[in-house]
Amino acid sequence: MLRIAVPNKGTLSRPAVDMLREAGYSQRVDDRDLLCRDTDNDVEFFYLRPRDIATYVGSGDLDLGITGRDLLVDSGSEAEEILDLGFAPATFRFAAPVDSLHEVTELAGRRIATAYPGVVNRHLTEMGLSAQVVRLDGAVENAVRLGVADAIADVVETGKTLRQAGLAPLGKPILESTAVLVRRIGGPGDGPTGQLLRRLQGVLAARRYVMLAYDVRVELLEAASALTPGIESPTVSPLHRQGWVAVQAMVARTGVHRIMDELYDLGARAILVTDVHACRI
Ligand SMILES: Nc1ncnc2c1ncn2[C@@H]1O[C@H](COP(=O)(O)OP(=O)(O)OP(=O)(O)O)[C@@H](O)[C@H]1O
Ligand SMILES: O=P(O)(O)OC[C@H]1O[C@H](OP(=O)(O)OP(=O)(O)O)[C@H](O)[C@@H]1O
Ligand SMILES: [Mg+2]
Repeated sequence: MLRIAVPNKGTLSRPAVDMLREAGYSQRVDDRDLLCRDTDNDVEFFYLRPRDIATYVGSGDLDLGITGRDLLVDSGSEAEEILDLGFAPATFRFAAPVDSLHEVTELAGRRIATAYPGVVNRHLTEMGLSAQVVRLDGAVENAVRLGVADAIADVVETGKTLRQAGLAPLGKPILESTAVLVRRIGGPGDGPTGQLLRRLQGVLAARRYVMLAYDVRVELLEAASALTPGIESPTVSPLHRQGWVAVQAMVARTGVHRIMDELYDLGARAILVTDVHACRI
């Protein structure tokens, strides 16, 4: 039975559970449940603190896990990312009081507060900078005004928390994070893991694409296909009406209205868009 770690709370929890449900797995119904066995799919889900997930997977005690890329890096465990799940996007970056520090190199010898010491120490080493990392649990934006640190390194989503604390980003982002699926380094990618991967990839594709269908005159088929090449190739079926064909192709959800306008201008008619609920590409 495949054993999978799922965030039990925080930013990653709800979208991770939603994605697993969309992929056809049973999920816990009560937030207090820390285990859910899906016997139909031969999978067990363990609900864990997102910060601990890479540790369980890296040690081989669990087969796979959903966590944040920044949390994976911070853990320093023997786990690797095998699929970008796209949700919970954020950057991880240094910040300092507005008009205090202007270059990342000015962090040398300073105190940097963070809840992600693994990410920060690794980055400082890569840059050849030596600074004192002050490890805090959260609300690190307060550390500077309370005198505990000169700068911080933290997750930035909208940037509102930084601004409200009188801080400004310093230098380029240290990393771009999203939710990721992880396995033990070099672990299997086929068998039950492969099946779970294909299901999650199916959810990502179903969210990203819509199915576009339209009718077009045969002599315009090449021009219309160029607008809707599909993933492999568009499906073309004869229509009862002479000289016309029906075309079906997957297209990216973003930009579908522009393509519909262009198809209409070309002469296509009966242009329909439908959602994809599940797929294996
Ligand atoms: N606005 C955000 N705040 C915090 N984490 C975020 C945000 N947006 C995305 N994330 C990502 O969520 C993960 C952190 O989740 P985690 O549950 O540890 O913290 P949290 O959502 O802030 O919850 P808590 O602070 O209650 O522990 C990281 O991968 C982080 O990049
Ligand atoms: O850029 P923003 O949209 O403002 O979001 C980023 C903020 O959100 C998180 O804090 P959270 O509310 O989780 O509190 P915490 O620091 O106690 O974890 C994170 O640690 C930042 O402080
Ligand atoms: Mg938080």
